[in-house]
Formats: sequence, structure tokens, C-alpha cells
Amino acid sequence: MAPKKEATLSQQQQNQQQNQQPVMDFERIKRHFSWSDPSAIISTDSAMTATNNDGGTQPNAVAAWGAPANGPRNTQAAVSVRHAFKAYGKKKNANQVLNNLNMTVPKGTIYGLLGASGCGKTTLLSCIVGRRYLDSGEIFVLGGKPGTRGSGVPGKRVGYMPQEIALYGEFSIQETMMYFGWIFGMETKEIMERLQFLLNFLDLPSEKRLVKNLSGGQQRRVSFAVALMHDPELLILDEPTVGVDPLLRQSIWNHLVHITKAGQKTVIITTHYIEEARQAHTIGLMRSGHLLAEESPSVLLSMYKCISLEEVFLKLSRIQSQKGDVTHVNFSNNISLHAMAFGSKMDKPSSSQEGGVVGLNFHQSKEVLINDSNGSIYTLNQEPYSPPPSRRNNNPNDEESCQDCYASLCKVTSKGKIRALLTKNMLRMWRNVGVMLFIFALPVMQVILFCLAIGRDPQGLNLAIVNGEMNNTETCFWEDGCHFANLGCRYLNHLNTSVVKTYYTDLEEAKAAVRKGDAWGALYISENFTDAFTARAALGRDSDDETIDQSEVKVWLDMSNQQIGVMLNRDIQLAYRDFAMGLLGQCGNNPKLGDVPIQFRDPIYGTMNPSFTDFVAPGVILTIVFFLAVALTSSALIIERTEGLLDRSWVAGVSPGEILFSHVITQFVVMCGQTTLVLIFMLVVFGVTNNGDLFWVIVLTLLQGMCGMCFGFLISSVCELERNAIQLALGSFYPTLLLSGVIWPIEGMPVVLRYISLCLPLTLATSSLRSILTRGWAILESDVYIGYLSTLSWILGFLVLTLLVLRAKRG
Ligand SMILES: Nc1ncnc2c1ncn2[C@@H]1O[C@H](COP(=O)(O)OP(=O)(O)OP(=O)(O)O)[C@@H](O)[C@H]1O
Repeated sequence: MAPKKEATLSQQQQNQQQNQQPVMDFERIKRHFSWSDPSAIISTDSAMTATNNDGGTQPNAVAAWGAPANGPRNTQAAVSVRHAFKAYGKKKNANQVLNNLNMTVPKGTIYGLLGASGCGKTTLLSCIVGRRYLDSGEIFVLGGKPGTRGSGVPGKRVGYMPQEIALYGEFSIQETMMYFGWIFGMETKEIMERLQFLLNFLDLPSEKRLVKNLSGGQQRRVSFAVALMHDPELLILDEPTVGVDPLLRQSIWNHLVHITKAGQKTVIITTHYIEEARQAHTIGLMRSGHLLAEESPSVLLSMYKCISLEEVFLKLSRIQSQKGDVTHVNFSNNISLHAMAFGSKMDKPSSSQEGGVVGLNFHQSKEVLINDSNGSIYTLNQEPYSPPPSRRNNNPNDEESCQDCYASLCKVTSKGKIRALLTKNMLRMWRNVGVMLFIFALPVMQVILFCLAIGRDPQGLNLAIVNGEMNNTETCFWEDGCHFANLGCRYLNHLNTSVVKTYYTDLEEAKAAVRKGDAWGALYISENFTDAFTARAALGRDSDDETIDQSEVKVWLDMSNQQIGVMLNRDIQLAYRDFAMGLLGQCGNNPKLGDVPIQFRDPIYGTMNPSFTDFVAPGVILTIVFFLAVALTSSALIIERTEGLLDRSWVAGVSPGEILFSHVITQFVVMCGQTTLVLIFMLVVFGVTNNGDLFWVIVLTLLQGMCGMCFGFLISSVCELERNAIQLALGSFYPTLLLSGVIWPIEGMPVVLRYISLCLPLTLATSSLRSILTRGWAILESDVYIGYLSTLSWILGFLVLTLLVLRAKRG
């Protein structure tokens, strides 16, 4: 269809005086286009015209992109979004954020993406940079699909400044630049040179200043500098000018205009300062998940007869509100929108308009809408935008071209990124040296407390004693040797390991002391004890009941505390054994006659007097190392995620695997230190028994630490909030401790719990370590190697799950 009117030179000149921007557009476009058809698309609106070198009239920049032209014709789009749908959550329809959105960002231009808060700008940008995936629709960025191999996106071809500051507060400006520079595969020298430029350009303070000590505006500028660092082909800036003073804002815009001048760099920028977007070449006005318009600012202003872009946006929003949801409007709807806006007639609509975008969408429609100064709207024949062959998805050369790009442009070796990530992790730890010291002191403290507080026999236990043979302690005497006198006193003499003897004259008083909690037990020796005991020994089975009764030592214990009760029981019996054997021996008999006729010979494993510490120590060693690792890692990824750092790293081309790997290495170093300290204090300082091979003890302890670390990473990847991660980590501590056979044998649990116990990461490992330490078993024993195998399986399982969750969360 032919254009309806021609513009005049005087209108163009007026326009230049009012607004320099269209001239800039034209200057830029002149480099890419030449005009063969003097009667090409022209609006009578001054903003839509420009003068060619011969003084003739030419279409303005935006119209020209669609105009037929001789010579090089830049139809390349740096970014092209087609029928994009994206929703969050399960109720997809209710939470539709992108709604059949179409967008084209021509290469070498600044694209201002404007829209109310919450309309989906950030979501769209995160899909463009490959941070999220669309539910349906297509995105092409720099010729490839984001996230595909060889596309370079995410990667060094894109510079991304997220809305959040997304910087490590404990880094200096220089360290920040180093980190991102290395991620982008830059050399240190190159980074330093670029840093100097950015410091000057963005008016930043000394590069030695820590980011956390900078003002909010300075931090945003550092964040902007990071995006500019590697001079990417595509800059995506999510509100870079928030909190930046007007002068610097202008200088940022000047810089964006400058870098796009050569036509090789493209910028997509969102801003809430709508008017500053006049400096963009194209503006996309976004509302309710799709674009209301995609046009050059000058054309928008003239098209809608507004003096500010804000007015344009309000006008379009009002129209959309009146019309209701225009998500699926076809071209005729758009035409009617225009008709409503301008109250004028239009040409026959085309059916190819998509996505409800109003304006000169050369890429979406075969026809272009133009209004003249009288408010009339025209359509122009125009080629639809079509990606160059090599950029189409189904092009057989695609793979090849992408691989070329991968080799030459996009590939930053994993080595460089790992170096950056490791340095970052180490630096962060070093900067928090107090926390680091605590991290090493904590396991030592736990071991010391465990060894001092757990497993030792209770001492100083009060025993209320009534010795009927003697009425008080002062008169309690006896003689060693074969003397059958004052045997009660003689027996009590053997009872002095753990008890404090308090003598009472009356049995009821002694029992009352136990009831009041003054004593753990009452012990009664009858007044005829010596005689009865002697008669019993002499008469044997002829002893009568009374003799037997009076020859007994009677005890009433407070069994409310099982440990103390059982121990007193043991000591009282052992005291009798010593007393009886000693007496019989001194009277020329075989002392064994005084013992219980059961012989415990030297144990096959362990000692005759096993300590509770030896039983618990293996589980405690593993529990300490496991849960310290959980504590260290369970919030590692969350902090980075909530601060936007994870997103930034991903967009820079770092993969979840690389992030995980760098954390595993860093935490492993810390864990080695912790394991060494735990084992030194347990085995050397406190002398916990080790009859096995120290090498395998160390290996199993380290593996359990790794297992805890991986569990921590899983928590960290699943939880959105740090407090949820802490709750989950703490919540898993007690069930694991109680069910893993650390403090009580799993043989004492109900059968169901026993099976659950075997499914926990600490159970088999604890049993394995116990077998090494106490039995001295070697790795080839099935009880031992099963602990290693189960730990390795858990590590693998946690890592795979973490990677899956991380990948899923990127979508
Ligand atoms: N991870 C998420 N889960 C659920 N909903 C989300 C998520 N991220 C964004 N949204 C929702 O999607 C909508 C669009 O959010 P988005 O951040 O893209 O808007 P925006 O236009 O960038 O807003 P602003 O200008 O305030 O930054 C909002 O309603 C937001 O609440």
C-alpha cells in the first residue's frame, strides 16, 4: 500500500528544535539504511520525517526499519520474543505474568521497557537472559535460544544488572570486578584497565572501599559497572537509574547512546522514570503481561498526540482498561484501539497482527499503522520480521553457527569460573574471620564438653545407712583377717567408690531421707548381722528363714534416675562380692566361694569395665562433623539467592554444577580442619579407645562431613528463606541423633523404628566406626564397609537432588 502523504523539511526542522531524539535516531539509522524509494513510508507528523543527504525527504528511523531499501538492511533483531506465556505457581491461569507477549529489540538500539510495577518486566528480562524459561512461546537472543548450548546466553555475551544490588558486601569494588571479570573469562590486566575506566565514568569511590560501606546509589553504580565490565553485546539493565542523581543518570544514558552508536551493542533497559526513556530508540509499553505498544518515543508521542510518554502510557492503559483484556485481540481489535485513540478511520486491517501490540510493529504485521498530523491512521505494506536463516531454530546450520560462536565468543572455561568462585568463597570466609575461628572452635568445644560431661560414673551419691550393729559411724570398727566380728562395718568398708555414707539410727528416718531426695538409697544392716551371716555360712542349706533374713543387707533405692539407681545397685553388689571373697580367702577358703557362680572371662572385644564414652564416641564424632557441615552449608545458597547473587552468576554463565562444586571444595577444606581437631581431641587428648586403622577412621569421618555438607546444600536449594533452612537443619538434628543408634543401641528400638533408623545417613556409618574403634575391624568386614557404601550413596543422592532442585528453580 502506498504512503498517503509526504513530510516537509520545515516540519522536520521544527521537530529538531523541539526534540533532538528523532535526529539521533535518524543519524544512527542512516548508517544501516539507504533509501531507494523517495515515497517510502512517511508520516506528515514532523517526528516521523527526516532529510536525506540530498536534501530530500526520508522516512524516520523507525518507519525506515521496515522500509524497502537498497544496500545493507539491518533486519537483525538482537532479541525477539514470540507468543510468550509465563505464569508462576500452580494456578497458571490466575497467575499469568506474560500473556502472549511479542517483542523485538533491533540490534544496535536502546530498548526502553516501561510499565507499571508488577506488570512482568523483570520476569520478561529473566526469561531473555535464560534465568527462567517460558511456559510456551519462543525467545531468540543474539541468534540463539537462551539456555541452549552455544547460544552464549546465559554467558559473557550478556551483561545483566538485576533489580537487587546483587553484590558481595564484604568485597571491595576491585574484588567485585575481579570476581565477575574472571567469570567472564577476562585477564586480570584487562579487568584492571576496565575498572579504571568504570571508576571514572561512574564516579565511584576508591576501588579499595568495601561494597557494604558504600551508599545505596554507589552500590547501584557498582552493580551497573559489573554489567558493563566485559563490554557485552547485549546489556540488560533492570532499573539501573534508581537512586542515582540526575546528572549521573544523564551520563549513564549518554553512555548507553554512545555504546549503541556503532550498531553492535544492544541495550534493554527498564526504568520507572518514564521520561528518561525518551532517549531510547524504541519503547515497549507493557501492561498486564503484554506490550501495549512498541515504538520509537517520537512516534508514540506524535501518534497519540501527547507531550509526555507518561501521558501515552496512561492513554493506552485507559484504552486497554475500557476494552478489557486485550490479550487475544486480533488485528481488528488493535485497529479499533487506534480508532478509539484517534477517532479516525483506518484501512482494512490485516490479520497478522499478533499479541495485542499497538504501533509500528514491523516485525509483527505486514502493515504498519501511521497517523498523520490530522489524526488519520494509515497502514503501510511491510515485510514481516523474520530471523535471518542462520538464526532460525530449524535451520540446519544453527548448530554449526552456535558451535562456532561457542568456540570463539562465548566459551569461558570452567577453570576460570571455578577459580573465580573458589576465590570468592575463600575471600568471604577470610573476611568473616571471627566466624571462621568460631567454626573451628565449635567442634573442639563440643568434643571437650562431650568427653567431660558424658560417660563418667556419677560420684558423691548420698546413701542413708542404718547399721544395727553400731549406732553411729564413730564406733564402726572392724579388723581385717579371719575375724567374724562387726561384719556389717567390714562390708561397709568396701562400699566407698561412688557413695557418700550418711548414718542414721532409725530405718524409717533413712527411708524418709530418700523420700525427701536427701539420699539415693537407704541401706539396712540388722543388729544380728554378724551372727546371722556366720550361722548362714556354717549351716548352709540348714539355715532357717530368720537366720537368712538377718544375714541379708537390705536396700531401698530411688530408681527415678535409672543411671544412678543401676550404678548404686552394681556398686552395692560388687562391695558384697569383695567383702565375701576377702573374708573367705583370709579364713583359708577359696575366695571364689564368695562369688556368684558365673565366670566372665576376658572379653573378646572391649574391656571388663566398658565405658559409656567408648560406646557413644563414634556416633558423637560423626554427628559433630555431619551437623557442623549441615550448619555451614544449609544457608550458603539461600544468602546468595536472596541477594540476587545466584541469579547474577547464572546469567554470567556459571552453571549450578560449578556453583555447587566450588562450595563443595571450599567447605571440604574447612571440614578437613574440623575433622582433624575432632579426632585429635577425641583420640589423643581424651583417649577414646581406637583399636582400628586410623586411616579408615579419618576417611569415614570426612565422608560423613561431605554427606552433611551435601544435605546442607539440599536444604539450601529447597528453602527460599534462611529461617526455614535453619528450622529444617535443626529439625533434622534430633530425630537423626535419636534414631541413628548414637546414644542407644538400635536393637532396643521397636522393629519399625529400627528399619527407619537403617534408612538414616548416620546409622550404618556409626555402627561401622564403632566396629573400627572398639573391635579394631578392618575395612573388609561387611559391618565396616557397609558404612562407607551407605555414606557414599547418601552423598550421591543429596548431590543429585540438589542439582535437580537448582535446575528446576532456574525454570
Ligand atoms: N518467583 C515468583 N513467584 C511468584 N510470583 C512472582 C515471582 N516473581 C514475580 N512474581 C509475580 O509476577 C508479577 C510480575 O513480577 P515482575 O517482578 O516481573 O514485575 P515488574 O514489572 O518487574 O515489577 P517492578 O517494576 O516492581 O520490578 C508480580 O505480580 C509478581 O508478584
